[in-house]
Amino acid sequence: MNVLFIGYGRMGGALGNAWLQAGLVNHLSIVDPGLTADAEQGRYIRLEDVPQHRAFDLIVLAVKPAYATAALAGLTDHQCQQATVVSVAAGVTERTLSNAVGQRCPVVRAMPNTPVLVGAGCTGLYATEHFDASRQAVISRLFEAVGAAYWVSEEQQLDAVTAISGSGPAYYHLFSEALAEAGIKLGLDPELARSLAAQTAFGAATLQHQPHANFTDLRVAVTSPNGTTAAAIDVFETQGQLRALVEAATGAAHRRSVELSNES
Ligand SMILES: NC(=O)C1=CN([C@@H]2O[C@H](COP(=O)(O)OP(=O)(O)OC[C@H]3O[C@@H](n4cnc5c(N)ncnc54)[C@H](O)[C@@H]3O)[C@@H](O)[C@H]2O)C=CC1
Ligand SMILES: O=C(O)[C@@H]1CCC=N1
Repeated sequence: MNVLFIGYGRMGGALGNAWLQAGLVNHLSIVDPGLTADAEQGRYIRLEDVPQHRAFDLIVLAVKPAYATAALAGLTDHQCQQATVVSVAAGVTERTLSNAVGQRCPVVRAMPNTPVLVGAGCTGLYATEHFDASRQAVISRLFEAVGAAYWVSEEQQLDAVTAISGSGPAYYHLFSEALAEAGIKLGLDPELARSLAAQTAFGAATLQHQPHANFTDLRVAVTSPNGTTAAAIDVFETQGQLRALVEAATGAAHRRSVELSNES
């Protein structure tokens, strides 16, 4: 598969490197003004530098949302005639992106997350109902190579996917930061506190990932009546109103995603 990346930062780079390593992509071209030009390696600063008659099977748009439409504007007919465009830009709608490519090729929206870096990503995918089934299978295979992939039937659902799994790794990292800091305050060495937080997150996530895992049962299994966990959970639930806080935080992320869609 012949792939062009427009934007090769954290998300673009993670996807491109993973697909190359998995052998899913034979030839990668990259446009990114942040790179050093090396046309031999298929790396270009500007879209205008990419050979105009080269055809791509896949064009991945991985720039910040504000630059998304402008970044697609210079594609030639040859470059997009057989391509599927996959955009990971948060909140930039399928209609906006289709207009930006002059309706010359189909557009898929993807909302991955940073664990794609370690093959444990979670990606929400959306295409219109007219999208070709064989192309859909190809896109599924690409994102399943870097974790789990789920198609949503309504584009608006991607705003919720963004709020839960797109931004979600940052929530868990924030919790780990807080847990490690609390460990230090309780007298642990910083390195040990960090290791305890990371290994506990890994273990809890692995348990949650078991077939038929039930989050409530897993929590209850740790929580002895009147024990240490119960003391902590009481603070999270009663004093901290954790569930209301999570609802408010994800609501804010969701609203921001909707705002970006309206701005695009
Ligand atoms: N980082 C994350 O966790 C996630 C990010 N996304 C989306 O991925 C997109 C990229 O985000 P990151 O990779 O985190 O940002 P980033 O800043 O690491 O990468 C963006 C890249 O785009 C390049 N760029 C800027 N203008 C360009 C242009 N006109 N043509 C080509 N390249 C250009 C920049 O030099 C940079 O390397 C955003 O739209 C974001 O919404 C989606 C899901 C998760
Ligand atoms: O924060 C953001 O806007 C992007 C989208 C999801 C994760 N990072």
